[in-house]
Amino acid sequence: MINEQQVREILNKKKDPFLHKTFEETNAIQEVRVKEEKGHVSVKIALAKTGTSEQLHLQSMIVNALKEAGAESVGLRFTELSQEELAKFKNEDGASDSLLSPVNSTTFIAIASGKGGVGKSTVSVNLAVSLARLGKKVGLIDADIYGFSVPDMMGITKRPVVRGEKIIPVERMGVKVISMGFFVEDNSPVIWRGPMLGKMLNNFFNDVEWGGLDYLLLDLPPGTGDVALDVHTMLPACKEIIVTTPHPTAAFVAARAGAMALRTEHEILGVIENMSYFESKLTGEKEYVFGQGGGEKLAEELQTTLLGKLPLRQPDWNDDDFAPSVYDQEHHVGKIYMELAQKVVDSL
Ligand SMILES: Nc1ncnc2c1ncn2[C@@H]1O[C@H](COP(=O)(O)OP(=O)(O)OP(=O)(O)O)[C@@H](O)[C@H]1O
Repeated sequence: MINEQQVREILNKKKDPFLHKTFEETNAIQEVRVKEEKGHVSVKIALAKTGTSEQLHLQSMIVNALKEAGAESVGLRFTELSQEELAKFKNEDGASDSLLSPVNSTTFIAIASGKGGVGKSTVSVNLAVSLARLGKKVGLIDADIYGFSVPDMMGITKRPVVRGEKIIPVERMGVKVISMGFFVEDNSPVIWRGPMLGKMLNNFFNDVEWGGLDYLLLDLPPGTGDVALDVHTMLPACKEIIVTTPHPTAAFVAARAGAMALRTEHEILGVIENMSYFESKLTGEKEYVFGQGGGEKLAEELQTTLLGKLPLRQPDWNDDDFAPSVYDQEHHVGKIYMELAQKVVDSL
């Protein structure tokens, strides 16, 4: 049977999803009671915010961890840290106005993939635009720092302006966008290396005037490299969507990105299968060009849902308002994106 000290050791390592600090640092554990004869553990924990989906997620993680360590049953109560306690942390990291501030209610969604070229950026852009079409306040960070493509995909020609100490993101199709592409001239290669990438990301969170956002989407670089890890560290409460094609190799590699999300306790909202099939405009017949089943298999493996399947089809291009990768709301694929966006909203 588990004892009080073991309970505290387990809890101390867990993190407040909004303060990004351990319970030990935030002094979150307000009460621990262990009834050894019944194997019952009851704890009271103070968080920066309660009543959130992050709290629910944390709740099941704590219950599982305590049961694994020997508790028969677990009673969990949550309360909120006082304003004075919260103020301490805000002052400490100077991030009170930033997206990383504990009082911020933005939902972060990272779009990840294992392999490059599966359509992760296309999905990020269209999901962001579709959420905006649903009336949500949406931001998009093109965190694919070396392989940025969002500005071109959305046909963005403007550049952000600096007001005081803040960068004002470019707004396009109802989405506030920031990309490394805005800060390099003439498509020249990016000079930031290793640890600078994390710094750059941090600037995107702290120095950009996002205003109130409902959702901030992050188009991650493919694979499980530095930036993906930085996002995991900076945004422990981040949700993830994994993009794959139906091809077994793509799905197999995507599983690694998913496994990383699970290990860092990011909640996976689901899998999107892109380039699922080609549908003939003449006969309506579907051809499964890259095979079948990759999305289902990946979702099963990651114990999540397959949010949807997108066919192979380019958007209709409009020369007057050129955004080569954005589907119109009435386009066949645009409608699928609207359904996906609604599913994302509902799942949160
Ligand atoms: N459903 C689709 N139908 C047709 N073309 C698509 C589809 N999805 C993506 N594409 C095209 O595939 C190419 C790769 O897409 P995209 O850049 O979104 O992939 P990515 O996974 O973000 O790539 P990278 O990892 O290299 O950044 C682009 O030219 C894009 O227009």
